[in-house]
Amino acid sequence: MTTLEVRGLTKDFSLRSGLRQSRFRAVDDVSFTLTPGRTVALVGESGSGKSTVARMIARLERPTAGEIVATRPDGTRVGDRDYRDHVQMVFQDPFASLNPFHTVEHHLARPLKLHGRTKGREDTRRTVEQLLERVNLTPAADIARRRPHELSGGQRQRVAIARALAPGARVVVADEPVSMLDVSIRLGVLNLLARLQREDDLAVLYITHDLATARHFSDEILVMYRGRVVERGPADEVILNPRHPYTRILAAAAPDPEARDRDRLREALGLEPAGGSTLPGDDPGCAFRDRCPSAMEICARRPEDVAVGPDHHVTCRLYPGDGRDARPAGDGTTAGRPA
Ligand SMILES: Nc1ncnc2c1ncn2[C@@H]1O[C@H](COP(=O)(O)OP(=O)(O)OP(=O)(O)O)[C@@H](O)[C@H]1O
Repeated sequence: MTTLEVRGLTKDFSLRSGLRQSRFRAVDDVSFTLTPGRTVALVGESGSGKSTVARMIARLERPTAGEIVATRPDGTRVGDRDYRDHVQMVFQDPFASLNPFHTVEHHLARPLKLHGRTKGREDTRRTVEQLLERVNLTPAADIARRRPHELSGGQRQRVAIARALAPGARVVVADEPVSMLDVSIRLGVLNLLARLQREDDLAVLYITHDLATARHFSDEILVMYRGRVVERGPADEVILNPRHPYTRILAAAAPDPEARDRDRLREALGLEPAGGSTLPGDDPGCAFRDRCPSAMEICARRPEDVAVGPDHHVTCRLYPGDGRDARPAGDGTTAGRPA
């Protein structure tokens, strides 16, 4: 079992426009812990920095600051070599993540051999079939011979999940794992991930736009806005009793995750997809204040993390830190609150 701790994770990107070069902060001081058997959901609209967090955990991007530490139950740190076995990704687009020229068997056999998990051809073949059976792809021998284009989208994503398990994953980062799949099969794939998580005691980071599945499939939810975590807490608490004005608007737009609702959300917020702040460090204030129905002068100063309930934290000046709201309810801050 592996615990993954993310501490103060920060990512700046360089942007070039003509001769001018600027930097902007896509992820700003994000911290959380993934523990075996639990799911943390990272939610937020497009551009809030969720995938950049995932890519840093998968070591596809190097953090500008902060660290990512994987630890075994005995407290020893997982070294670089083992990290790649322990921490596996499931991406949004299963077609892009599978090679069209290779069979399913090839996709699964490769990590097994690479990580020394099987001995000889027969052992590899049997283990590939067992992996396919675990993700409900049967008859396994038949599926193993197929190429990605001979499978449906849902089947391809199941292959991608089996491939994540092949090296002996302990931590799975699932970045929008069902958003490209037909609505009718999404729950099946998410239920599969949940079962595998229970069976293997996996630590899971589930990245999604969809608050309904975030609530159903995760223990804790972190809400990101412009690179920062603005609210975090037990899944039910965050969705049923959202405290940050941004989470309230998200929750109000939530019932279905389709594009129509994203448009509604954009309309509600009056915004384009969020990006990070263009001048990291130069704008210390709350990133949401330009769009916040409850913005106050003090929001120009960076808000602190405040506890608003057991394990429920919010980064907002409306909350003075002693559990009382700074303003009475009904002043507009509850506008987006679900009934
Ligand atoms: N390599 C890069 N170079 C420059 N900017 C980048 C790079 N990768 C991401 N960004 C920017 O960083 C911000 C965060 O992007 P990210 O993909 O992490 O957001 P997201 O919340 O995952 O969005 P989505 O749900 O659309 O994937 C965006 O403004 C994006 O344009």
